[in-house]
Amino acid sequence: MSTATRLPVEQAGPAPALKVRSLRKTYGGAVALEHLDLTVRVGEVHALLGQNGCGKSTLVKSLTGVIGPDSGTVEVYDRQVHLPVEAAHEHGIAVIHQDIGLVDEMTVLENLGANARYGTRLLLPVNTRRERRIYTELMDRVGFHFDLDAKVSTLSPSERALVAVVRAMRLMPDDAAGQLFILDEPTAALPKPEADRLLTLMRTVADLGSAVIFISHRLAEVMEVCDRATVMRAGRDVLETRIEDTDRAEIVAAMLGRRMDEFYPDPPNVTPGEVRVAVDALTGPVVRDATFHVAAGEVVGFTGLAGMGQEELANLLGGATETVSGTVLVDGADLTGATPSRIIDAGMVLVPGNRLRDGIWVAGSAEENITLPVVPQLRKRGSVSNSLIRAKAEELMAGVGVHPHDPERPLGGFSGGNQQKIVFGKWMQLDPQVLLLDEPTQGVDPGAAKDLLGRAMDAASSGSAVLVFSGEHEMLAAICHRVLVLHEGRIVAELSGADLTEESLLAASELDHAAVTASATEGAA
Ligand SMILES: Nc1ncnc2c1ncn2[C@@H]1O[C@H](COP(=O)(O)OP(=O)(O)OP(=O)(O)O)[C@@H](O)[C@H]1O
Repeated sequence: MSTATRLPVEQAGPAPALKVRSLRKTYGGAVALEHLDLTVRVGEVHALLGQNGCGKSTLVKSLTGVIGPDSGTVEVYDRQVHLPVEAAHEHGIAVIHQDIGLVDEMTVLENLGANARYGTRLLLPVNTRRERRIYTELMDRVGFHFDLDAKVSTLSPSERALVAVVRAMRLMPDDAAGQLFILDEPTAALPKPEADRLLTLMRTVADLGSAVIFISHRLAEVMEVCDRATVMRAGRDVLETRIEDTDRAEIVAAMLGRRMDEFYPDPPNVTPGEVRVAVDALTGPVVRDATFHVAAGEVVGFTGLAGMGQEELANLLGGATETVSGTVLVDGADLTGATPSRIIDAGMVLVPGNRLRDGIWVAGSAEENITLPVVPQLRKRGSVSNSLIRAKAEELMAGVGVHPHDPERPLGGFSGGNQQKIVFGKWMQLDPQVLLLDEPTQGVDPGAAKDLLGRAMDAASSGSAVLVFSGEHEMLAAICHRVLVLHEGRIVAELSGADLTEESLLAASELDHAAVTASATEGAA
């Protein structure tokens, strides 16, 4: 079993954990990877960075055998891997995706058991006691523990990721000198404490003598946890650096091919107008007794630790879940318990956070997805016009910078960040009076994030009320006039002006009142 035989870093030899040379992959005629080189060393957390659509997922899919590259070589722990890769876990490669692929209604052990070792053992009954012991040992090694009999639905996001890591470790071959874990945006949309646990987990796994590739658009985390980084642009590696030798500005410049001095737009400098959204004692799933107002021109954030109600509040306001009590007024109209279509007609639009669940139709084309809310209006002589739909799709895709600019491509053929841009463009075209943004920059690169948020700031400048629901404190502190903090479904704090900092948002989320005051004093100094 791998846990007993994996070698510590110093014995694993000088060979890199992963050596990719001159990898090339085309989709049809389009080049996704071109002469790509990547070296990841044993014992390091290595950031793989780049703009949306630069080829990161294509590289990961090439390493795990989901797709076959056209040419190039891959070595894992000094062993040449035949391409296309078959049974990646046998080479010690495991990918931990953002939506981790666990069954909520099963216990942790049942989820893990579904992955019991391959081979003849598949035909034998699973020895539960033995499995329990092995998983307990694995948890000891990574220094995290969870109840093997707990339902997966009760675990926090970082615990779910841990289950996925432990499950992957269990699948690795007995004789692996080390393993290669690829964590593909595991922290996107996680509030800081949860993200921190995952970062610690990655560090531990690397320190135990494996290598970790961390794919992320959250550069603060990259600077905090990674040893080295490779930046890709348009399918090529353009920068390989030790983290201590670089900074965010250099990384972003390599990603985008241009410098970016500020990472976020400023909130509009306008005097708040009339109240657009008036919420009184709103109660629904998780949310308890929420009361607040947002005026025209205001950008107001909502945050909290994982599961504290910010996402649920967005869904409640957007009509995605049922209101139990309380009222919601938009421009004076009572929308309490209204259907999503009535809410949209009244001018309040929710750009959903969970892209795959709520926002898109994967098999539909970019054009079909992005024009969906306005198709009935795109008519010529009484019937829906394909040419008007095409023109509209092209205009909208250009507006949010979707790449490639191919309206006919199924949404599943776009990179994750570009899918998010399409969701954003789809809803922004309605020029909402009230814009509800749930994790708006999830999976979006820093350049595109600034552009998308800039469009929300423009909407606020022209009189919309903008409500942003997110665990990303850095972003909220930069773009919001004020931020409301939720705890167990209730609004427990409001921060604005000099009190509104990344640190004070975290402290308020953790109900650390002393730290909120200290951070506010520093902010004011
Ligand atoms: N199935 C596919 N068919 C055609 N083109 C594809 C397909 N999958 C990806 N591509 C294209 O290959 C390029 C690289 O995409 P990839 O998903 O690897 O980017 P990425 O760096 O992972 O982006 P993101 O940060 O947004 O997740 C993009 O131009 C994308 O549109």
